[in-house]
Formats: sequence, C-alpha cells, structure tokens
Amino acid sequence: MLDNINPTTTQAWKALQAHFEAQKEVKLSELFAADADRFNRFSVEFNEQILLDYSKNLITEETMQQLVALAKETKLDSAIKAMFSGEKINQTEGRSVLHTALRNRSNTPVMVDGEDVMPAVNAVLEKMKGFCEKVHSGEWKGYTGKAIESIVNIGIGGSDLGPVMITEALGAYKVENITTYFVSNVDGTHIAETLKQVDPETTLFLVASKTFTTQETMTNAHSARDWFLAAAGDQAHVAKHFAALSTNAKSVAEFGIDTDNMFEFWDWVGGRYSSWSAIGLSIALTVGYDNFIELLDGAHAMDKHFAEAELEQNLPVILGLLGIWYNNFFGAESVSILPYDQYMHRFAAYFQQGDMESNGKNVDRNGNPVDYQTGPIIWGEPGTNGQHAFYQLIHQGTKLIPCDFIAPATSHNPLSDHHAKLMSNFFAQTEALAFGKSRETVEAELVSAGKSAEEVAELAPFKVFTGNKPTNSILVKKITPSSLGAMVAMYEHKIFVQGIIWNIFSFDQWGVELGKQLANQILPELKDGSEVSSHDSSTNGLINTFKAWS
Ligand SMILES: O=P(O)(O)OC[C@H]1O[C@@H](O)[C@H](O)[C@@H](O)[C@@H]1O
Repeated sequence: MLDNINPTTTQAWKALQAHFEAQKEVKLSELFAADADRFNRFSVEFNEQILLDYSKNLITEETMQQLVALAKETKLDSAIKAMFSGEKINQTEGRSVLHTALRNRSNTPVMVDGEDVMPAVNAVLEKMKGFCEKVHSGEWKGYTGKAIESIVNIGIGGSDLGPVMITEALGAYKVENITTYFVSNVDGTHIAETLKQVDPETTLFLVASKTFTTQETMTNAHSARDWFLAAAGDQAHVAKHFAALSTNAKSVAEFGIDTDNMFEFWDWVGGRYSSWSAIGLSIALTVGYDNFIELLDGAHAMDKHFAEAELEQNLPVILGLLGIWYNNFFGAESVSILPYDQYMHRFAAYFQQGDMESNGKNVDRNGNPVDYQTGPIIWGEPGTNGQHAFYQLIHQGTKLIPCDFIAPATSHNPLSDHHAKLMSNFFAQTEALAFGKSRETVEAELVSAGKSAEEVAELAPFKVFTGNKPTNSILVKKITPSSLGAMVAMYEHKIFVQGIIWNIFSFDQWGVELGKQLANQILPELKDGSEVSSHDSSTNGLINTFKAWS
C-alpha cells in the first residue's frame, strides 16, 4: 500500500511556498552571473549516454533541497520500492505495476501473488524472438507461400502510441523488406487507406489490445479480417496472417486467432506502459529482435538508476520535482516536449498519453477532491518545425511554459551541415528563452539599423524578449535502442514521481470510461432515421442533424 499524504500539509510544501514567495522574481541572468559553476551544479550525466542540463530553471540550490525534502516527506523512496517489488500499488484496480519486470534484464525474481513473473516474461520474449526470426528469414509464409512484407498493427492508445513512437524513433534501425503500418482510429478511413497499400498474400496483422474488447481495435480487426478473407477465401488461412497481442486469451480465441499466434502479457502491465511487453512485437518485427532487447536493456539501466541513485542525482526525480515546482508554485499549466530529432516526431504524442492519462486525476488516494494542481497538459512537436509555428507564444506570450529540449549529439543522417544547423537552433532556443533580449539591446540594434528616435520608441516594445523562461536540455549521445529505452523509462518514472507526490493513483484511467459508455448508448440510436429526444437539446440537435445529413 502506498502512503497517503496530502503534499500541501507537509513541512516541505510550506517551506517551498515561502521560498517561492521570496524568490519568484529570480532572474536566470542573475543566477548565471552569480555562479560560474551553475552548469556543473545543475546537470547530471547518465551512463555517458544522456546529459540532463537543468541549470536553465528558475531554481537555486535551496529550491532543489526543498523539493527533495518534499519527495522524502511524501515517501517517494518507499513508493519506488513498492512498485519494483510488485506491491499492488494500482489500488483502484487491485493490480501490481510491473512494466519494470518486462525489462528486468538482470532477471532477479519479481513476485506477484507469491509467484515469480520472470519465467513467464522470458518465455514470451523467447516466443517473440522465434516469431521474428521466422518472419525475417522468410520461413513464415503467407497463404500463397510468399514471405511477409507488411506488418499492420491494429491497436489504439497504449497499444499503438508506444510502438508508433518507438518504430519511428528507431527509423535508422529498420530491417529490410518489412514495412510497418499502424491503424488506430475507428474512422474507416484509417484502415481503408492502409489496406490500399498492402497485399493480403504478404501482410501480417497484429491485433494489439490488452483487453481485446476495445471498440476501435475490434472494429478495425474485423474489417481487416473481412478484407483478408475476401481475397484468401478460406478461414484456415487466418492463422498465417493474424496474431494477437493481449492479456485476454478467451476473446482472442473467439475472434478466430490461433492461440499459438497469441503473445501474452498480464494485467500488471498498464496499457500506456506496455511497449515493453508483447505489445512491442511490432517494434521487434520492424527494427529486429536484438534491437528490441537493446531497448529493454536501456530501460532497465534507467530503472536501476531510478531505484538506486540518490534523489539529488536521480534524473526522473529531478525532472519530476522541477515539474512540481512550476505546476504547483508558478501555476504553469503545460509542459512542452520538443525533440530536435525528426525520428522522434511522435515522442510528445506518446507522452501525452503517458503523462495525461496517468496524472490527469482530481481525486487523491483517499478518494477526496484535491485542492492543488495535478498533471499538466503535455504537448509538443519536433524542432525546428515548432519554432516556425508556436514558439512565438513561448517566447513572448503571457503563459509560462516549461520546455524539455531533446537532441542527439550524433545524427543518423550526417548530411552536409544539417545537423550543425539543427543543433545551433537547439542551443539558441534555450539561450534565448533563458536570457531574452533587453529593451536597451533592442534600442541599440534599431539605432544601428538607422531607425529614427521615434521609430525606435515605437518598435522597441514589440521586439523585447523578457527571457527567464525555464527549460531542460536533454542531450543524448545518439538515438539508439538503448538510449531511447533509457529516455522513455526516464519519462515514465518522472510521471511516477509526480503521481506519488500529488497523492494520486497514476495507474488507472477511469476518466476514459464515461465517453465509451455514452457512445455505446448512442450507437444503436444512429441505426435508423427516427428522431432522437432522449438527450439534452444540444446532443439531440446534433444527432438529428447528422441523421438528416447522412
Ligand atoms: O489495449 P486496449 O485494451 O485495447 O486499450 C487501449 C487503450 O484503451 C483506452 O481506453 C485506455 O484509456 C488506454 O489506456 C488503453 O491503452
């Protein structure tokens, strides 16, 4: 059981509040001017792979000490142990939270209900390995004897976003002769457009669903099967073209997928933490099984760091605490994740689910409404595209938006000076956000551009950058399966840290249920043209207009 401590009642919270009042006007320019060693003081390296520079944050040593005190007072240490040891910390669902066991490469026993889960984890990995070998070697043949060329992963949420993000992020590692597609949206366009690109004789569908009941996924899976059978004819051919990644063997069998083609995982794996499980089969098929294992290795190294490093030196803890500083004391509402790496273009989208579904909670672990802010809004796009779109607001808008800048030191595509240009933007943006441009500098520039005194006075206010915008810089040596695994695990644990301190349950997602229930009630009402009057006037009006127009 997790402790149950309202963070706002702790000594540390009160101290942080007083500290915030005393230093909320702090200027990054002054902090840097006063301390030549600030970069060294506020940066940590992980395994010569990842450098987290958090010196461009609105913090002093005292801030960090008090934030660490908050983590200690809210018993983060014991919560970390509880998670890794398989305690049922997902209390509203009565489940352990063991995505860390899926990548427990040291293979030490992890107990759930008195049983070590590692033999089952390893058995599924072996099965995935064998399957990948067969598909990649061409030994696995479709119903006309041809090798597999296309993989279509059908899943949504956690059964889609992680595999999409990771296969894209590891684009440089893709195996030859396999193209992977992802279908998630129940909008028929998604499956229809995908099926136009593939051939039933050479396509393998992975139906990825923890529950195997999700409406979108099951609808897409049925349409895929219909399309396949229209070409293949015989139901017996399904076995060569459909595999299931699920915890629900019964429904998999009912769908008609041979249980030999089922890759199992368990209820102690949350959907949004499931890329490390059988849900990762699309990853292993796309980038190769060995790279999938490297991904797990990288995540495991970060798990060990999270479990063992001092809180002051612990990357996920530092990130989590900084987030709390802005969310709960500065009143920041969102966090932007900005990867300067095209391969990582779905990273922010992935952590939108990871973070917002985990910590978007308004009730604490007692079931009482919280009277403080919890999970932030997560958003972002790859740089430099974002610079030409929404950075204006980050630089000169009225909202405080802490940003994580992520970039690889080495590019997989060292084409002329592209990478130097990309990186110059990465460095420039955090510098500009931190230090801005003063009125004096703006005026001097306008004068030297030949503007009159009147023009200078007129234009200057619009060209000033106040700066003092906080950022983290995450410099990765190279985006490899291992460093990516470490980075994903780092963000996962950041979310955990914050959920523990906010005294909420991060591993359930009841907030997605109501919409599903109502959609199930509305679906039969759409079957005929009769007027609907059972809802509020807006919903009735929309449904009836839809019926008239469709
Ligand atoms: O893997 P499943 O069972 O099809 O679920 C997919 C998604 O379904 C959503 O409803 C959940 O909010 C997500 O957490 C989950 O990842």
